[in-house]
Amino acid sequence: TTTLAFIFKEGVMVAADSRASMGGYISSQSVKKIIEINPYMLGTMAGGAADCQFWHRNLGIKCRLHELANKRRISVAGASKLLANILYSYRGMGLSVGTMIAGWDEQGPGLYYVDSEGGRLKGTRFSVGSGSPYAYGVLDSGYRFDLSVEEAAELARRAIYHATFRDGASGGVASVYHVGPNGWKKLSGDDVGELHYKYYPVEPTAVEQEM
Ligand SMILES: CC1=C(C(=O)N[C@H](C)C(=O)N[C@@H](Cc2c[nH]c3ccccc23)C(=O)N[C@@H](CC2CCCCC2)C(=O)[C@H](C)CO)Cc2ccccc21
Repeated sequence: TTTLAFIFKEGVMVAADSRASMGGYISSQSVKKIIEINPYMLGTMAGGAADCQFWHRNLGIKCRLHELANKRRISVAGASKLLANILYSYRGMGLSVGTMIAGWDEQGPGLYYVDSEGGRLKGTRFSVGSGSPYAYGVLDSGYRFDLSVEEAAELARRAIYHATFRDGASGGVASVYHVGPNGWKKLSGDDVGELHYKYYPVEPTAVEQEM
């Protein structure tokens, strides 16, 4: 898996691949790794599929209950704290969850990394999953705070693409979401095979050049 998210001038950009694996077997090329917690908050999933899916659903329920009890949406800090605390309470029992909570609240754009070791980090740029070293290479070299939405989306797309090119556990479709003051919006979903030919256009052969 390769997931990434970064804060920039226009909000938060969030992206992920869609491959699931069981050892060397590719069990799916079309799983959702970006979860819509509410219209202003997204969660990303890496690690054990069942653990990620169960605990993100649990988080969504807790966030909705918080809204009903407090008549206001939960903050990104609050949602990430709920998840970090419940994961910490299962520490050492074998959970495997590496996730980011990205959203927009009264503080503006927010981004937290949370994992099943109980870690919780506020930050402006993260990549999580087996393909993250490759994604960081592209992300760190291209990141600027004042990117436009289009430039930021293209940077996220390229980072996911290059990770799927090198990481056997990443692949399928590169999905890109943008979280702004009015909530999240899915910007694109491209098969990484098609992105390959976008980034490496096939040179016409000598014969074709003749034609
Ligand atoms: C095919 C499939 C699933 C599947 O392949 N499950 C296996 C057992 C699984 O958990 N795979 C993990 C890798 C893994 C296997 N055993 C583990 C034990 C501990 C930790 C990780 C693992 C995976 O693909 N993880 C993805 C993220 C997942 C994908 C599915 C949606 C939720 C996020 C990744 O992190 C990358 C592929 C790198 O592992 C789960 C699922 C849910 C809904 C629809 C399809 C599937």
